[in-house]
Amino acid sequence: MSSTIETELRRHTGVVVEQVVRRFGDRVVLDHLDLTIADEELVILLGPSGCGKSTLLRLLAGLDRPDGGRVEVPARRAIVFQADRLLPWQRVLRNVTLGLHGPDAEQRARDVLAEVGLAGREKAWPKELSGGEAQRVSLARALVSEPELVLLDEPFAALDAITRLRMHDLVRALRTKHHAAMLLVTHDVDEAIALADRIVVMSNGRIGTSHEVHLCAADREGSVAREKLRARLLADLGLADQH
Ligand SMILES: Nc1ncnc2c1ncn2[C@@H]1O[C@H](COP(=O)(O)OP(=O)(O)OP(=O)(O)O)[C@@H](O)[C@H]1O
Repeated sequence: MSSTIETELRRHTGVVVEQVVRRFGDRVVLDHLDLTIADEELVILLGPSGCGKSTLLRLLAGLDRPDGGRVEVPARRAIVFQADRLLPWQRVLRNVTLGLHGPDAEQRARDVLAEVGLAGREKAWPKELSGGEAQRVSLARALVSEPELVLLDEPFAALDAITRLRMHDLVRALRTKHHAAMLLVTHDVDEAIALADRIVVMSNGRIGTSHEVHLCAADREGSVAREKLRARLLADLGLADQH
């Protein structure tokens, strides 16, 4: 097999969504939607409220089934929600080790908690954590099983702006370490530009447009290319006149 073909095959072993349909009653929420995500690619899903972003994520997580079409996902996957969903009666460490097996489970949980900046907080109760810390625990819980795909449904939407920026730095650092593909849903165009390899915009139940992001770290903060991309995304979202 030539290396080009091998590379192509590897690119498409991540996620394949083909002609997926999901209806609720008469309402067609996903209408023959296609999407592929390459291994280790970070794709941001943007779209107006109610367009079906969470519905798509739930299908990829295996929490729901399509009415038509095909969904192919890696076996090891994890999902992070907007609200942290930690078990309030379990300490931080136990929240991360839940569902893990093997003698090294606790050590792995400690290691991932250290990676998200929570070394020393293993014994804390969820109610003792700030919003940002609780989402760090959620990220640790998602990553501890070394998933090939991490699904994030508006994970930072409830956090203040500064904490959100810190979380972006954290996601960038975790990516280089964990090599998982990620699909992150957000309403926030700036969050999308800060993090994405590719930004896909949903409209009418499908992926309307797809933008590869080829900005270096400095250009993501402020550059002509960034502003052009931002304007295109706002136009895709039908928000061009408001900005
Ligand atoms: N289980 C369900 N039963 C009936 N309707 C549903 C169900 N789940 C989602 N819907 C409907 O499907 C549509 C898409 O919902 P979804 O939560 O996927 O949107 P979203 O893009 O994630 O929105 P938001 O950005 O506001 O979170 C909405 O109109 C919603 O009411």
